[in-house]
Amino acid sequence: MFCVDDVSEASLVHKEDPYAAVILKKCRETHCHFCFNELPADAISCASCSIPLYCSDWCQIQAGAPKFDKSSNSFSGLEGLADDLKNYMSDVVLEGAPTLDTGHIAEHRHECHGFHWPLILPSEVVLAGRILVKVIEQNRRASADSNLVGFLDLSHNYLQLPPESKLEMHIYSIILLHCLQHFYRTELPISGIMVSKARSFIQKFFAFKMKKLHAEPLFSLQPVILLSQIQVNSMAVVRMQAPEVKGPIYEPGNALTSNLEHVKVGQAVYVAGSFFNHSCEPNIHTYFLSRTLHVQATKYILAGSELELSYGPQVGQWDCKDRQRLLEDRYSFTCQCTGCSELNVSDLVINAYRCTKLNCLGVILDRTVTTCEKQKLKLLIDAPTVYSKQVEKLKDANIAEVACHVFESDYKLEPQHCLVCDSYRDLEASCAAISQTVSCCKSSDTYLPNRLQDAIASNEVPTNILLDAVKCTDLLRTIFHPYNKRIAEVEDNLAQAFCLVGELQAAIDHCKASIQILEKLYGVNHIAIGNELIKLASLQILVGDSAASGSISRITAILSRYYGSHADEIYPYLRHLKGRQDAD
Ligand SMILES: C[S@@+](CC[C@H](N)C(=O)[O-])C[C@H]1O[C@@H](n2cnc3c(N)ncnc32)[C@H](O)[C@@H]1O
Repeated sequence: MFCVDDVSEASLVHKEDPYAAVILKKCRETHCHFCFNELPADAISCASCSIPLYCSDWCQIQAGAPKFDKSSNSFSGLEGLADDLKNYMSDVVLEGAPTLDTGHIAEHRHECHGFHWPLILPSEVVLAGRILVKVIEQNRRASADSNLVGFLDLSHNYLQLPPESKLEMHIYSIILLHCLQHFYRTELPISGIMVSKARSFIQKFFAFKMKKLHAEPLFSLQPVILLSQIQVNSMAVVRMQAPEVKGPIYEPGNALTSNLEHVKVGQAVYVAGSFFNHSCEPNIHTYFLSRTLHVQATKYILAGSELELSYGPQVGQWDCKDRQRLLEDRYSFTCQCTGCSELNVSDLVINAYRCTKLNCLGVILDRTVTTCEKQKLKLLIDAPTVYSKQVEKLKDANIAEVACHVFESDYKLEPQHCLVCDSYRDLEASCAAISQTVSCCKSSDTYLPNRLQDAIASNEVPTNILLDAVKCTDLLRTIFHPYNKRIAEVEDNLAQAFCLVGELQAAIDHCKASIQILEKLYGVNHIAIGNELIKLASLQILVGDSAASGSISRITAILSRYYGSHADEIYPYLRHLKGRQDAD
């Protein structure tokens, strides 16, 4: 996906409803099966089979579980709605109605009166069923002279999949076809040939003990390809889960210091959304309102540039090798984004060790990180013009501060040696010291960071655990590089712990220490920084620190870059913070 014109930062570049979507198993009792919003106390179920739950009549009807009385040709329970909406619903529900060509095909109808599909089958299989049904229904309604709708033209990773996954997909395809027989026997016949091919695939699978099936040709079973298309292209529909704000945030006990979490509620396929490639340094960001995908530019993007979102991992979150492993395992591709092919400060420092020389900020890397970063250097050296541009960029980015050797003429990048002054660090001894440090404790055998987290979760932090954690952090600082992510994590935990014991100034200091590291890893305007600033602003409000106002302004700017005008809706905290800022 490339942009035709320049795109300004914080603008909405794409909005789309799913081609098909399904609620996740764990949310079946708590979220609407159509829009994925939380269910109200008076949730309604399908009037026919009582299985799916909906938040409103509208969602019930959209999903294909209408309260519709054919004898009277009318809806019941929709008295409050405008006539045009009722008419629209009739059109959607009545077979052959003209508005059906809007693309809306009820997704529950073929599942109704059967088993509880989203409970029993994996989400991808339910999605595959809904997509197959949609294509079939669209073709049933297409007039004789119009073109029939084809299956989705999306990329897939079937050939790269391990034999175990292929086998699973074949088995699920057969199950799915059987499940759909009741409604679509003609369009989805299960022929003898198909079954015998499936059987032979399974026999070969066991005969070769899973070794030789990589080259196995595909047999013509559309659902198998569809399942691998879903694996590569479907998106998790997520909701921000923020701990409840119990009272005024400027009262002790209501500080917003816990982490915000993204909770997956559904899985969906967006046809246009599927054409965005991944980057570990994305320039667009996705969020969901109900089940509608929103794509927002987080940077100024020049005409002709690619719009890239993150499929999960990002620079600042994990180092390059961990990001690449996840993308390879989950999506079967080797990432070629700028984050994975060009040197960046974050990947050098995120897991780095401290130089043994006093006041040297140089990084010391282990062998695995060194290998990955050398790969990037090789790519650059093979392209000299790119390399010289990169060197300039790296100097601008102050990479010299932590690793000036990487762009010296001999491209020196040695594990266990400082990339600024070449001092040596014995990493085996360092790792042993870290293990000893984090497990050291007088009263318990439990790993110290886990004990601190457990204490925070139970809202009670004993003094001995807090003191141990402070000592542990000081020791870690002597071993890890000052920008290492683990330091940021322990500082963040300490901020939460000090807040719980009422030592708010100490909490602020640790919160700031964590943010300073995260800014090095993600960049100052990343959403991860916005989330941390919420904690800081909340603490600053509690102690009456006037710096809170500046923090809230930064939060507002970052959140509007990522969520535009929907920031207030997605972040309920923001209203409380802005309200407090206005009051000051
Ligand atoms: C959701 S699709 C994206 C659209 C796809 N490029 C297309 O033309 O249909 C995901 C697939 O695109 C490719 N892809 C996306 N991002 C990539 C990246 N950063 N590096 C390499 N391949 C990528 C991979 O083949 C991946 O399986």
